[in-house]
Amino acid sequence: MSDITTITEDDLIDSISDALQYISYYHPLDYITALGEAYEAEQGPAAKDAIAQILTNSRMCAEGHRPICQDTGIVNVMFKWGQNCHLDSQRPLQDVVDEGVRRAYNHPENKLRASILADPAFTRRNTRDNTPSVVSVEMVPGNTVEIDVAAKGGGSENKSKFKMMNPSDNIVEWVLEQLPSMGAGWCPPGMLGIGIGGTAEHCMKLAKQSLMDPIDMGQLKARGPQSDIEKLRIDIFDAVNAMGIGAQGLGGLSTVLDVKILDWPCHAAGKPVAMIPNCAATRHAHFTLDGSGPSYLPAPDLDAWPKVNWQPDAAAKRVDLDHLTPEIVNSWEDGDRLLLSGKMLTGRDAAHKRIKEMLDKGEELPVDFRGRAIYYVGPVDPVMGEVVGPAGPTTATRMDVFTETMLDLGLLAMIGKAERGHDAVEVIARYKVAYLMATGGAAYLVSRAIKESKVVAFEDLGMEAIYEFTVQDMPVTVAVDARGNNVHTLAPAKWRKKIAEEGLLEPYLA
Ligand SMILES: O=C(O)C[C@H](O)C(=O)O
Repeated sequence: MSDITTITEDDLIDSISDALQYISYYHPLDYITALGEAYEAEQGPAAKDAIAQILTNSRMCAEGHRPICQDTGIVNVMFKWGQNCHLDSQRPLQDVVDEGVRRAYNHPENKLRASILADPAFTRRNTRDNTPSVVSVEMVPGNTVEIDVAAKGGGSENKSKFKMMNPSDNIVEWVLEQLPSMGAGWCPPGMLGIGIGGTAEHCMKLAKQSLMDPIDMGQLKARGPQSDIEKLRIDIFDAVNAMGIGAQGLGGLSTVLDVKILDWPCHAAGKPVAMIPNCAATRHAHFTLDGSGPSYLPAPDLDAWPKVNWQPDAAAKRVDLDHLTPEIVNSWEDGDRLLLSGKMLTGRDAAHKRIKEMLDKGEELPVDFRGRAIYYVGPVDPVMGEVVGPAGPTTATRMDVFTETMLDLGLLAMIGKAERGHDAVEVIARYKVAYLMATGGAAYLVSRAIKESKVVAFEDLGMEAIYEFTVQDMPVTVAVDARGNNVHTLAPAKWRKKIAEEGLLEPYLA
């Protein structure tokens, strides 16, 4: 039995906890390099500004050891467990992994956001420590345990797709059909992970697993495809970028930085295909345990970060939220850059649901929304003297069903990320209010604009409580103006046409 490797419980817990802390503030270098190249190549001004914010935020997080995004994800741990390895523990593997998650998310110097809700169909109670994680194990020959740890953001996971295709169906066509319905809530530019084959559940796993591979589309294009799968990756990559969606859906050249594919044999009757996007926060790490102790990932060289230092647009309009009027809101035009100062309320999914339920029961609301702006956000808790932790926007589209109810309460502006649905845009125009967009994936940068923060209602909802933030020069873009002009439909259409007519992607993709 001398060739059995013993993995101690402590080694596994420490390694998982270390990896989760690490990926909360260090982007993978392959992503940062690819995003830096996308920044250089980008011609869409709004998309370029968004990429600059993401890159600047990334460096700030790497230096400050605070999360890249307020959504610090749901933890996925994927084991390739060597068959000669023994876990020295009396607890189930799930419990051991979850102990690592608990420690990482409650780290006193870099507390991460607890986003996991138990009883998802009914009471949706926050478990407060981000457990449980999603664990998968594959037994393989060998004396080591290979571990992929990922913390997957909710916005990108929400846009996952699956189809049991007929054997003759075209995969590229299916991907292109899905992209418009995915909008910008998955925070492009990111990656698409695609699984082909297996069974329904295995196909989804392949898609998720494929996202663990480093970005290498540049190298692949340079050497040319050597298999059908590599050719398919390139075909999908080119076709998706030609859609002009761009960073944050603002119209531009970079929607995806890579497309990954894993396949598995499948039944003759079908062709399962799954697609899972990875957002701009793209948190994942890989390490190996060989019984010699825990794995601690080495800090990356910060000189590898592109030298991009985002600054607010000098032409941005300054807005005093404490004296906001319908006339001021009406004067904004789609695409305007604003710097917001003054007091704003926050609220996201759970708060909106509760407000609606209270109104339906005729109960008095704890907050007066008249003349106010609401920011769709669930911030990270502050540490070490911070006012608030990273606090970037959540996907506004999920709040569409509550928009008319909220506007009836007298709101003048909403701030979030990604597009609003057709009906919500119609309501925004009817009430002559505005939807403003902050950059998803720039949460630490955005939080620097927040000077005071206090919970004003629904404290039991944790990060989903209603806060009042006092902000100074918070950067946003007018995404839907009071006339219903919508950046998220106008800009990608314009860039799709430009890309096709002017061959804009050819030099970049060659
Ligand atoms: O939960 C969040 O804060 C954001 C979410 O990941 C989203 O992208 O909508």
